[in-house]
Amino acid sequence: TGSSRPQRMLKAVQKNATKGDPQSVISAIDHYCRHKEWAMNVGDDKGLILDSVLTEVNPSTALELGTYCGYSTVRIARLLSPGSKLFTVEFNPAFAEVARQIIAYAGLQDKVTLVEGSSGDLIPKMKEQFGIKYFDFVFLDHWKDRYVPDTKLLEDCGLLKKGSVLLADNVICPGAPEYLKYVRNSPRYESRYYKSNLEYTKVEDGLEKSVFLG
Ligand SMILES: Cn1cnc(CNC(=O)c2cc(-c3ccc(F)cc3)cc(O)c2O)c1
Ligand SMILES: [Mg+2]
Repeated sequence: TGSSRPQRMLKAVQKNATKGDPQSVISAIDHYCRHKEWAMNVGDDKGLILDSVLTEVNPSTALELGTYCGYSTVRIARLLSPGSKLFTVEFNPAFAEVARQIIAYAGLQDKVTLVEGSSGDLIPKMKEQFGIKYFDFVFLDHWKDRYVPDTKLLEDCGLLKKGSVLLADNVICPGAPEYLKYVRNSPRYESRYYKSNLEYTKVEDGLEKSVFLG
C-alpha cells in the first residue's frame, strides 16, 4: 500500500531540513503543506501567535493535546528554557510514530515526552505517572469536542494553577463553539481571541488564549 500524508511529510523533512535545526524542520513542513499537500498543522500564521504567547508564558511544564505530526510540538519545544518540559498527547499511533521521528529530527527529543492514548484517560494519570504538579501552558489542538471535557478534567485534577494559560487552536475553523462559550462565560478564565487564518489558506481561523484565575 502507498504512503500516508504524515509519512510524505516526514520524507519532506528528511529531504529538505537540517538535522538538529528546528527552524528548518518548521520551514520544510510549511513549504510542503503550502505547495504540495495541505495538512492540519497549526501552520506559520497561527504559529507566530503560538510563538509569542509561549515566549510570554515561558512555561516550566507544558502540555499539548493533539500531537499529529509534531509540527506544533517542535514550535513549542524549540522555545522552552533549559530544563523545561513539554508533554504531548496523541491518540492515533500512526501520527505518533511520525511525530516521534520529526521531533527527533529536530533534536528536541530530550525536551518532549510523547504519550500515546486518549487525553480523557491520560490527564488523570499525569500527576502520578510523570510527577507533574501543574501545567503552566496547555495547547489544545485535538478533537474539538474534547476541548471542554478535557479543560474541566485539567481543573478537577488540580493540574492548573493561578496564571496557567490555555491556548486553543481552531476556535473558528473547524470551530469549538462550546469551548468558546465555556471559557468566555466562566469567571475562572480571562479570555482573548487572536484572529488569524486556517493553516495555509485564506479562510478565517484563530486562537483563543484563556488565563486560569484559580
Ligand atoms: C483525526 N484527527 C486527529 N487530530 C484531530 C484534531 N485536529 C483537527 O481535527 C483539525 C482539523 C482542521 C481542519 C480540517 C479540515 C478542514 F476543512 C478545516 C480544518 C484543522 C486543524 O488545525 C485541526 O487541528 C483530528
Ligand atoms: Mg489545529
